[in-house]
Amino acid sequence: MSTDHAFPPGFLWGAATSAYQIEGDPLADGAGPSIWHRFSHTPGRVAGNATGDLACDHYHRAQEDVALMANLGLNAYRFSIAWGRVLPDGRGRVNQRGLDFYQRLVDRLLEQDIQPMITLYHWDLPTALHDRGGWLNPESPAWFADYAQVLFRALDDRVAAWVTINEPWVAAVLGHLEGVHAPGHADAFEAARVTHHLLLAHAEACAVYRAIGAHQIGIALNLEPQYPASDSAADRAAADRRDAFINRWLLDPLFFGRYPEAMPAIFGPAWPDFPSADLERIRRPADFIGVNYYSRGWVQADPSAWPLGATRIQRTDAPSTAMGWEVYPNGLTETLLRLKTQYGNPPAYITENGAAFEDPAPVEDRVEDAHRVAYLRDHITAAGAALQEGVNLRGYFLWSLLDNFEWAEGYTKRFGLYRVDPEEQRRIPKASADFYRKVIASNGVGM
Ligand SMILES: CO[C@H](O)c1c[n+]2c([nH]1)[C@H](O)[C@@H](O)[C@H](O)[C@H]2CO
Repeated sequence: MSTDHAFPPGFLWGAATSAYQIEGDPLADGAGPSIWHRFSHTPGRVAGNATGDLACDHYHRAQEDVALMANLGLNAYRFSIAWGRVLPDGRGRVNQRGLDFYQRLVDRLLEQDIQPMITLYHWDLPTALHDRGGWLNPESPAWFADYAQVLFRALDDRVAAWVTINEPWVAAVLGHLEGVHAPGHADAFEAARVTHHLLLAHAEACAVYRAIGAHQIGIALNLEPQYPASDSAADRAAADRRDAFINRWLLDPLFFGRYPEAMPAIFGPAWPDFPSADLERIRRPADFIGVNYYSRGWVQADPSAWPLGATRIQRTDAPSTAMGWEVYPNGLTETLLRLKTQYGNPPAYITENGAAFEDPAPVEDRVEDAHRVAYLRDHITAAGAALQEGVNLRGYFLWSLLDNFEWAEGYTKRFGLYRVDPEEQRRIPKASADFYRKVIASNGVGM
């Protein structure tokens, strides 16, 4: 097998970001606050009590950042829209100045032949809707569909692909079960219903798009292959449960119109009896699947670990990133192949892949991030290997363009191709930016 993974002509080479993580100035020009604005301003919730008030100041530096993207040679850029900038109350009144920011951004990208891929929801629900029950409210799918329609009508003439929701699993589990993300709830009876409403919201937005849209729409899932820490029956069963909990909980309803049988056992009484009509509506309304891949799970049975009776353990004999995630490129190939062999080989994009490392300090305005270069080389090679096995892969979006607000970790974890320190707001290139520029120019990873 050739080691120089040339990718097909027209393959998308992008970078990915999200609104709350890079824009800053979240209440500018009439915008309404989000649950992440409220959460990050709650002392003790985010490392260093950091907030997205400044972040990468992208709201005021978008033109400079689009120039960086053009200099990299990106042919695509994935970003999210802050719901509260467009609909400050979450519903009804459109804030034209907020919408204008995104109109200008899209036009600037197109001027540089960079295709926009827009994520409608990357976790920043308007507080006005959260205060009406948020994603627990059965009306939330309709709220989302109305918001999506405003954006489709305003931008679909210039947008190649839409992602409805980024990682419903993270929004539901970290935000409503573990309480470590906004809105900070830790309630076993919330996660299953929030996930269900997020999937219904995805389906309702797709239905609206079918009526008025002209391009592609999909969803982005965090997919993490699970491996047993030993060959014991207990560890193998634990890995299967964690696979259902992280991967199949979302994949199966989207592709098969049913939740995995393991879910009621995992959640017990916290698992509602969802109407089959809902599941039919959720099934197969999208044009592509977005894969956010970072690492794999190395799983050990642990009866004390609710709700799975399984824990992801840190391997001491394998390299890991600053997030404590094992570096395992083969997991990307295996995840993509699974979509081919088990889910009908749908059109797919790698909508996120990247790594945080303890980058060295800049020297003469450059950061030598050799670890990140190696991570990206190995994972882009792994993506190429999946393509050679016939996976229907259409593009790769690197997480992330800029060091940014890493949710509960604040600014302590750096994923960017460009170093950004909020107090300075310079974009300092890293060696990984030069590496990615070469990958794009050669449409593949030369060994
Ligand atoms: C297990 O990682 C998840 O798939 C994941 C990792 N990440 C994400 N999801 C989010 O989509 C981004 O907003 C994060 O900044 C990024 C880096 O942490």
